[in-house]
Amino acid sequence: MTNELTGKEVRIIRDLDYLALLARQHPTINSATTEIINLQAILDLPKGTEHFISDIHGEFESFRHVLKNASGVIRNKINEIFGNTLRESEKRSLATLIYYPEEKLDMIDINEREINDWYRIHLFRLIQVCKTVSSKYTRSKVRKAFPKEFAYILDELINENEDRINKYEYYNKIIETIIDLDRARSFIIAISNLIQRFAVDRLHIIGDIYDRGQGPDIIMDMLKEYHSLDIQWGNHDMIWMGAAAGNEALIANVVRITSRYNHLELLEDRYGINLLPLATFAMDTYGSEELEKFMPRGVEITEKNFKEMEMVAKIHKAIFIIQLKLEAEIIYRHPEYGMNDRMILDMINYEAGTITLGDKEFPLNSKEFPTVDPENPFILTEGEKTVVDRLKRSFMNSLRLNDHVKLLFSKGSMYKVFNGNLLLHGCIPMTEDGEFLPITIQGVEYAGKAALDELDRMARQGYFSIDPEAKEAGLDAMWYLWCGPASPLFGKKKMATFERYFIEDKTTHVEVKNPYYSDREKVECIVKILEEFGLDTRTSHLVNGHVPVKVVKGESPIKADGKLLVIDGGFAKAYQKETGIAGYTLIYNSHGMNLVSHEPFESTEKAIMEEKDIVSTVMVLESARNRRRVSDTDTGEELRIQVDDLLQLVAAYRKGYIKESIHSGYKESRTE
Ligand SMILES: O=P(O)(O)OC[C@H]1O[C@](O)(COP(=O)(O)O)[C@@H](O)[C@@H]1O
Ligand SMILES: [Mn+2]
Repeated sequence: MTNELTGKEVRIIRDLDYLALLARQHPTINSATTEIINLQAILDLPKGTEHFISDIHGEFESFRHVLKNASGVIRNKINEIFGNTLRESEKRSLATLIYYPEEKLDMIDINEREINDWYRIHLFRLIQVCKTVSSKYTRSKVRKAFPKEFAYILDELINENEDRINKYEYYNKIIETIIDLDRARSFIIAISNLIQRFAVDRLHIIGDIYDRGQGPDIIMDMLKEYHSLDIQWGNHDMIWMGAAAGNEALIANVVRITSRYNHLELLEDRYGINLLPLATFAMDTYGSEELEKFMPRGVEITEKNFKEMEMVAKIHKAIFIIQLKLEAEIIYRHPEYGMNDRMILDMINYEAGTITLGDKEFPLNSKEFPTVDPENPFILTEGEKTVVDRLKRSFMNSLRLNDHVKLLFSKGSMYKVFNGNLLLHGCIPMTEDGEFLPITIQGVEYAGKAALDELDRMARQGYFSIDPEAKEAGLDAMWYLWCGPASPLFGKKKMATFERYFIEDKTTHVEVKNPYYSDREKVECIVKILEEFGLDTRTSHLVNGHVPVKVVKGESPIKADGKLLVIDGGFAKAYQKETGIAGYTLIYNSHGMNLVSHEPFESTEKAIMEEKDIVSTVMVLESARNRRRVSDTDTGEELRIQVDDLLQLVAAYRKGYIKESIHSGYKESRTE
């Protein structure tokens, strides 16, 4: 590294304003050079671990477990550290203690004399694990993660100098004091949480946090607290975002799906959405006949719950008809969506009880459409209008929902390029000929990356704009993202919701996938996409969620010669029959990429009692010959630019372009 940048003097002069700003942070040569040394040291650290999770679909307990065990990262560390020195059962027990410290400590039932021994042994083990998982980070970053009450002790125990002669006694002394002061329990909880935090440096959620399972809101609360996160929107997230933004058709979709899975308490109690107007309307309007298809999924109907389930079914049916009417309005407004064949309500022959799809006629399993006027099938009745108005007000005003949606906007996007990989929930829509499928947005055609960028912007406009026209355009785009044929989040020709409820002929239920889903098996297709996003096609990967991998049928999550990884193995219980497992996750650490498959998660209680880890198989995708360093990552790129700037600053000081300013109280280094 040289400070004699003679050849760069011209550049120094040009950048002088910028360097003067930088000089405020580093007012002396010493300060700037110290920072350069610090940054160089960070560049040499091993790259942090990335954790990829997709299609969580409200399954908050499985998600929490996967987050806690970091898809096996913690268990691997325990194996690495303790090898043969601990029994298998002891390692399992230590792992469970780290995942669920409070619950596990509650279960420890031994007499008091022994409990201190137990604490001592486990404190030692936990400190060892914490030291290892934190060794990838700078001391400063590690320190910042310490909980205040134990910051000093943790610093001593974790960053403690290896050469200390009587290290062992010193350690012991601290641990004894913790135990004597009756702080062992709190300390164990704190250090376990710290280990979880250090095990993963960055979490990627590849979409579909919402729908089907009971606790998407609980997942959002967990994500809100997470230290480093990005989200790629899924189609099921988009409907909640659009609903909170005030898109009536998406509000109807949210309520429909939530009633279909019998989770109305999520809307009523946890998001504070008033369903009373809808419930009253549904009870007054729909009879008890022909409700079968609208009975909630996954609920066993008993004598005791029958009345309640019947009410949910009526709500479900009422909101679905409202949905069809509201969707027709959007389709009508946007001929460019090419979705006229989804204007369902005027394709029905109400007297005959049939529907014409394409050139074929199909009988409907119900003729009961009490709110549809066959002459004007898309007009909402007064009753329906009131329901929609009340729901809309509730959705737009729900503080908790909007809090969660804002997180989806701030941490989320249509796609993300991160450390050389492209993360995307659904697909890049393609034509039959393997070209990027164009989509028209406000009169302009976009394809490939440009389409995703524009749709991303439109969704934000739908939520944030205060200009009515711009807002409506954005809201409509959000609806398109949910179910439009060229939507990268959906990727299917049509959403056959009506067909599944009203037509028995199963051939009509098929949702034909975009050609992307067959093309993506081929290397050329993925290479074309990676190139479109400016990525190195030799080393980059595309990571998808959205479509469950049918492992039972022999399908592999690794496609296109390993360039594409599909990590939706189906957290959703309703889909586990099809997939045969409970989800794939991906771990990308300094040694390479690992695809991890999970067994179905039964309950947190079982995970603790039986010390069960649901991580089963780890497929090693790539093992880096040379360990990947921070210098190989996006952060590395940024740090190198900073180093370059600082080198110029030092040169500017040395050439006399900028004066050192020495005043009391400035910080020598600002390295994180
Ligand atoms: O099984 P459910 O919950 O009724 O949902 C079926 C619908 O969900 C979708 O599969 C979309 O959900 P995914 O994004 O999870 O695939 C639609 O294509 C389909 O119509
Ligand atoms: Mn999806």
